[in-house]
Amino acid sequence: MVELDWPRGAFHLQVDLRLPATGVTVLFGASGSGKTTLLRCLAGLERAPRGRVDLAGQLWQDETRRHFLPTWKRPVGMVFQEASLFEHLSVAANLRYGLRRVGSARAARTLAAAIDILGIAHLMDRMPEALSGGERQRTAIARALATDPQLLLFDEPLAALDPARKQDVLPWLERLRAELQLPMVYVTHSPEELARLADQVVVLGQGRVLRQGPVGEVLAALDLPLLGGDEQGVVLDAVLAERMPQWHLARADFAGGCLWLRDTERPLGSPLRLRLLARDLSLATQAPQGSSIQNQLQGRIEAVAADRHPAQRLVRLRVGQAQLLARITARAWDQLGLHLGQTVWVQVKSVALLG
Ligand SMILES: Nc1ncnc2c1ncn2[C@@H]1O[C@H](COP(=O)(O)OP(=O)(O)OP(=O)(O)O)[C@@H](O)[C@H]1O
Repeated sequence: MVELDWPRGAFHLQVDLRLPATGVTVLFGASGSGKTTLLRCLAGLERAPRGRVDLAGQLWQDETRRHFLPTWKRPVGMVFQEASLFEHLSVAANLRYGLRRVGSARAARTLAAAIDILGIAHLMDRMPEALSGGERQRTAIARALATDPQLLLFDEPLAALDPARKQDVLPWLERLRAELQLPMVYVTHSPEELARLADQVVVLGQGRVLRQGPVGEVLAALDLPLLGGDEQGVVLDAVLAERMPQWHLARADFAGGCLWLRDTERPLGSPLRLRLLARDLSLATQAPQGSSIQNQLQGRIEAVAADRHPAQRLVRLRVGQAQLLARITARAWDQLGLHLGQTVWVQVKSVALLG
């Protein structure tokens, strides 16, 4: 639980949040919206004059009782934009340094798992100057985990990397999310990192929480579009359920049905994250016949909104428990006589597998 009220000059941080105890919570918002300040308050690096922070019953801050646990006493790991490694120590020694701070057998196990998940075992003897930007960041994440934290905080960990290095590091972060049962709070303004890593999203604007919820729901909101233009769309968590080897296709089951996508040879049962862009979905009032599009779902029109261009509409559909977005022309909406509550066929032209 996080309640903070901090008028700080022209900026006023005012949040009241219940963060989930598992998964990745992405703090998203424009520059200056207060993401870093909130993260630093969680870490104990900043002290809001009115605030209460507790993690699963452990009270870290309660200003009504003048209680404030300093950073070094909070079981948090932090990863910043620049990996601040000790330059005179090898990777192994940097990691041992984190471990020495706590010295428990569990911390050693967490570190061993982190080295494996982050794929840095072969770098142990290297000095930081001999690491690429991505390798440095992976080492910094492992070092944060060596303190056996109960919460891992990331402040734009990929922002200082060039696009190619970012793509190198993202899969390791996805592995971390999938394999570590540790809550993480992740600050970014990158739509791609949001789509690939978030379980929950907290959208901040001018120090306040504008929206909070599961990533699928927040991305499907029409009144607060987070990803505009061609990036607008939703993500779905799915499971690889079947493959058709002769067609190199795999079936992903999600909470509203199934979608076929190109097979990437992952084992059956693997969790998948899919991205469906609004521009790749079209609607029909009858079951499409003779269409080359493989993925056709039935859904109900839940909401409609103006899009950036007056020729277009954004339509939100409910398919089982999932929500999808389709971008269609205003003319098509009119000609097909579409209306709220109507059941339609949704044709999905393309499904992207993230990660
Ligand atoms: N030490 C400080 N004293 C006073 N105001 C500050 C201080 N540090 C930050 N601020 C202000 O607090 C506001 C929120 O800053 P913060 O860095 O938390 O935003 P952010 O969402 O993380 O931005 P960005 O995405 O650009 O990093 C800004 O208006 C900033 O100018």
